[in-house]
Amino acid sequence: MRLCPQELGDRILAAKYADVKEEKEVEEQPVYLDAQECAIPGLELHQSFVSEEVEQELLAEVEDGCWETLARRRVQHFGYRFEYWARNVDINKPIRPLPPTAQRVLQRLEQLLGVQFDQLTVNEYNPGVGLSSHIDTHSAFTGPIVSLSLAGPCVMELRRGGVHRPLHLPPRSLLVLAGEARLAWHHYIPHRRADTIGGRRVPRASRRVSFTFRKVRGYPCDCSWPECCDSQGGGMPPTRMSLAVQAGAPQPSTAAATMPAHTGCMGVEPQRLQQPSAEQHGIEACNGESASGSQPEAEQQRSTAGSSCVPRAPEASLSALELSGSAVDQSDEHLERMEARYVHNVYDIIATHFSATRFAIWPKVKAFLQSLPPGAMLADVGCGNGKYFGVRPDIAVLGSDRSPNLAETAARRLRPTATAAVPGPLARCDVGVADGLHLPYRSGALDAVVCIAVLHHIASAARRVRLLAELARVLRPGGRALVTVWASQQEEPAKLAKWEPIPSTTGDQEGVQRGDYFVPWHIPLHRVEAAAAAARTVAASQAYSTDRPDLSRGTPNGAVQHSPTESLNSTGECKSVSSAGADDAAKSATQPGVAGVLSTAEGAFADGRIDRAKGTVVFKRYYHLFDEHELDSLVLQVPGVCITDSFYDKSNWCVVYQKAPQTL
Ligand SMILES: O=C(O)CCC(=O)C(=O)O
Ligand SMILES: [Fe+2]
Ligand SMILES: [Zn+2]
Repeated sequence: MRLCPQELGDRILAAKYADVKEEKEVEEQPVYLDAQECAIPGLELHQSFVSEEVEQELLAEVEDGCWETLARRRVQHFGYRFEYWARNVDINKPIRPLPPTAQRVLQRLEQLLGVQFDQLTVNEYNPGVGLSSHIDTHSAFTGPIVSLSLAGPCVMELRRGGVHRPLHLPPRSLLVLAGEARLAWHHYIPHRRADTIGGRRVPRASRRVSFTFRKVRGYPCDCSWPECCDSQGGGMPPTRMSLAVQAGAPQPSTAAATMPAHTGCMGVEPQRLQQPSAEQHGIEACNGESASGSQPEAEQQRSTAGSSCVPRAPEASLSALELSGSAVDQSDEHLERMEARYVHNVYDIIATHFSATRFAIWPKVKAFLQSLPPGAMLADVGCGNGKYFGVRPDIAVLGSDRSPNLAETAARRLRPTATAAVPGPLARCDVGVADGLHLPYRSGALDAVVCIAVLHHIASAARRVRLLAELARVLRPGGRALVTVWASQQEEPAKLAKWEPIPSTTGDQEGVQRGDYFVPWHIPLHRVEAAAAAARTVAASQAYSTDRPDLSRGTPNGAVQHSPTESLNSTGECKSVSSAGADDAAKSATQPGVAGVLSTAEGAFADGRIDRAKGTVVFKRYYHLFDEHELDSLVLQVPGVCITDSFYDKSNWCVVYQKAPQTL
């Protein structure tokens, strides 16, 4: 189904009205003052958990920290960063430790709950600002989640299957969500300026600051609520839920949020795609999602008042940015992490299996290669397994890939084998590991570049333009580049329906899908590297097994002992998993409750999910699907090039552009 921007907007509006109605109904619910009255297993409220003195210390400790500004509220993370677009943390990337007073609170929490929390999110809500209804991603955190309310009060609703239980959270109280309350009930803070408590209208006079303590998990969840559990195929898609939205205009419905966006608006001026620099905003480096571009003026000032760190794109350009692609108002560091986790890491793990499925020589690429003169110098950027290296034995090819394991699969083609000990036609090839945004080649050195199915893994429009510009940099004047990307117009729409849309997390477009997807890659469990990957996934639990008796109980017989970093060697093959060991590992991966085999969580890769129905380990890959003209519009933003061909072929948009011949 192809929708024009107007139709898309109408659907979102319709969804918003539905939500407003729902909010009014909800407002009439009586507010509970006592958690026990809510009668939700696992829900506790501890009044006056900290003294006023500690409250002030905690607030002072974070006041001048580096806040990130979300759509309507500010946040800070400690221990591990919570990535809103993924609704998850990266357990391999610990960040700054918790501040000292918060560390003291940790000790009290350990006494109370027997849990060593290691992640803290500080949320600041101004009056009128709330929190979208959500369940914290199961695979992200283990055990209970606790939230300490400071400064102002709020009402938090616990919601499950149409049942709403609003609970008053006074300042200095500690909310504990454990068991069913944590795993099966949504929590939600209505976007209101006043709450009706005990029949009395109580204005939210001041901001509320919450300290939410969680313990990161790093292995799949196997709880009893599969419908709410992302590890078991349930739960909400990433980014759907947690960001605050405008008061009275909550986020669009799932239907709207998962609709493909065909904006048809690609005439974005080049300078608009530049990230506003920190200097322009007078701020220190700070990753943040830009505030909504469409908040009423007064609202905006309120929601960002006192903010020490407010990255914001200029209003006019924000909408252009939003329309131009995805995630463009997020800093590069954030985008790089996303690419690292959902592209580079995944391809490193799936390299051998992926490579085995990539052999078809695509006629359009072949035709481009055949158009090159003998002796031409070609860069194959994102060469994967190097399947195009042999097409023209009479040209020189510089292959590169960002994934070392994929680059290794290409390098293997170049090594003399037992049957062909003499270097053959591929002797003119060279392979290395390189980032397409920083190619290790001299400017103007090459006659041609191919960049096949790579650009759609780059996580923002601005970065995509940078990649295209980098390809142009290495071309000689008159040299040509062929770039292909996946199209949102897939020839098999059924495929697209199986991919997981990633809605926007920013601004007034929040929840709207703009061509970003997680596309699964399944590795059959019987494959050696699947076993290794599964072992890594499951076995990350080992290091966290103190609160997972069910996982640590069943030590697998004859399990392979190796560290996660050893589980895949640089060739993408399983180094320390012998085939017998691999069987064990595969078996352990398919047996719920059986521990994996690693001794440390270092390097553990938690993103692989076991799909028992398919008998696979499934990994998510980030893709941006391109609309018609979108690729061309990006190329047009690269100075000094012109488009010589542009076409659609087999679910891909393709462009050939040429570096302007030298003028004297
Ligand atoms: O502000 C709170 O108390 C809850 C915050 C929360 O639920 C979250 O960050 O996931
Ligand atoms: Fe939450
Ligand atoms: Zn779960």
